Amino acid sequence: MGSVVTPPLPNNYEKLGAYEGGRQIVKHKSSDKKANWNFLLPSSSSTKRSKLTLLIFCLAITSLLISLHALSTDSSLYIKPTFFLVQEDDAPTSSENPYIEAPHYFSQIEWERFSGDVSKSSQLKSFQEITDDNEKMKAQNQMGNGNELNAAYGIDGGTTGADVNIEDYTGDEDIGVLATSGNRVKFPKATRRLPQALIIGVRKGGTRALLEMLHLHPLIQKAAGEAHFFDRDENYAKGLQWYRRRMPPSLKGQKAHLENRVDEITVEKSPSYFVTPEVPERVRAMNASIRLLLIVREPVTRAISDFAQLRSHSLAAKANATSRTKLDGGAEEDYGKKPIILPMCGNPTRSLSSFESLAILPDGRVDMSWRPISVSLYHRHIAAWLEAFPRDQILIVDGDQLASNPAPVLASVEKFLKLRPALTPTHFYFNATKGFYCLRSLPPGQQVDGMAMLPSSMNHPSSLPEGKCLRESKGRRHPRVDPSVVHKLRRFFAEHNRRFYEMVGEDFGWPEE
Ligand SMILES: Nc1ncnc2c1ncn2[C@@H]1O[C@H](COP(=O)(O)OS(=O)(=O)O)[C@@H](OP(=O)(O)O)[C@H]1O
Repeated sequence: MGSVVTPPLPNNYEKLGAYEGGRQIVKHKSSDKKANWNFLLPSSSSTKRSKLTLLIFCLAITSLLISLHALSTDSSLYIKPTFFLVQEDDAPTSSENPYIEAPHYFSQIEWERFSGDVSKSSQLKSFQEITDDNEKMKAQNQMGNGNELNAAYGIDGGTTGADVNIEDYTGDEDIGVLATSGNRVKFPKATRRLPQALIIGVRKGGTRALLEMLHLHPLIQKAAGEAHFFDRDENYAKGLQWYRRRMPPSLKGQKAHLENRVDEITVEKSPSYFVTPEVPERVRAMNASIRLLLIVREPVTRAISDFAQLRSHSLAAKANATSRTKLDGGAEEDYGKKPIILPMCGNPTRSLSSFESLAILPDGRVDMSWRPISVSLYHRHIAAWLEAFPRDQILIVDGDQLASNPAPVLASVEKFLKLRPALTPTHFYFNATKGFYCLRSLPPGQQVDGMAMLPSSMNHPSSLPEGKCLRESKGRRHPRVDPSVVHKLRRFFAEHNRRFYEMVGEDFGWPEE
């Protein structure tokens, strides 16, 4: 093994700092331009040295040819950045991010975007808070100037690696591995932005599945939880700044693809937006060109699903009152902030436990005021949205199709959001125990425009990365409902559904019997 020889610096460069292993950071004297001065030359004999020089030259030519080939065949890979430096006032609090406390500038890590097999705790060890005051100042200045930030501040000095600008990165190595093996990985600035797309509902339509599946797209960022900004007056009164702070950091103008500059899209979902009359105008006031996603499901099944959730929450609330146990973790939302009790619609004699007795009034009519029924009257709710927004700004997603075959549905969502196609059938697999499709986050290097590039060793599904199913509250067991009541409801909804089809110009083919 030859030892490391660092040649003298050219006159127009000065040394900024040295790293072990022959890696130096230098600065051009007359500009702010910085560079690596990275020489690894064997010192034993000049013959060896010239052979090595020749080898390096050949390698350089080969890699140049490979890069040119990659460019010409458009096979560039890219990675969605998973680290963000966030400003102090945007830094995650410990409750928002259970892994880190962030009083200062921080390389925030979106753990779930890492490719699967590296444990969260081991990643945490590799990326630390910026503690050095000068480094903090540098980050602050860069941020103030709107420059790209170097998220590698938290990564302890590269000893063997190189500077990798993540925007131009075309390798297939996991970012975490890349960074921990001594490279300084640069990330562009990320900021919290108001959503450019909303999933407005419908409750129990498959809103969570839609958001999670969409989030597998490298350019989608999702808000955690449901913000309920537009439908709850107390939140709306807090203003857009409050709402923005609930959004994840996202990248704008990122060079996500070699030719295209594409912004990340932030998506928020709160299913009660669809049925709250004030919401369409409020959304329009924020952004009149926002993209809206409404996921609908066969209305009778949706009503039964709604009932199953209310009943589950009601039982959990009762158990909570007696044993102080926690509520069913699946509660994404109930109707407003009212206490969770099964709605009885003014008639205390009606049984709390049966869907049939709540959906059908004693005189045999369908109870249109019962929330599980009234929410399924889609034409009533869509009217206000169509008044506030042009039809082509609203994509109506078929929730039943999303459940039975997600990939084509997501392809239409990508098109609607003007995203290049990235989600493929390989991202989803049917889990027979769950009875639904679950999600597989492909390692970044295996994602390419329009297709999943899996090494041949990974072609068999069992060797694909492990996936993740939605939690238990998604895909609950429904109560058995008297078939005559189901038929009655289907006949009742037929006319309402037809009105909905007419208004949106699409026929969902829901059964009328
Ligand atoms: N892949 C996958 N996994 C699990 N569940 C799936 C999936 N795709 C669609 N669905 C359906 O989503 C229904 C829950 O809808 P929401 O997420 O909109 O519910 S909520 O309003 O946010 O509570 C949920 O309703 P229930 O089956 O009645 O529980 C599911 O039918």
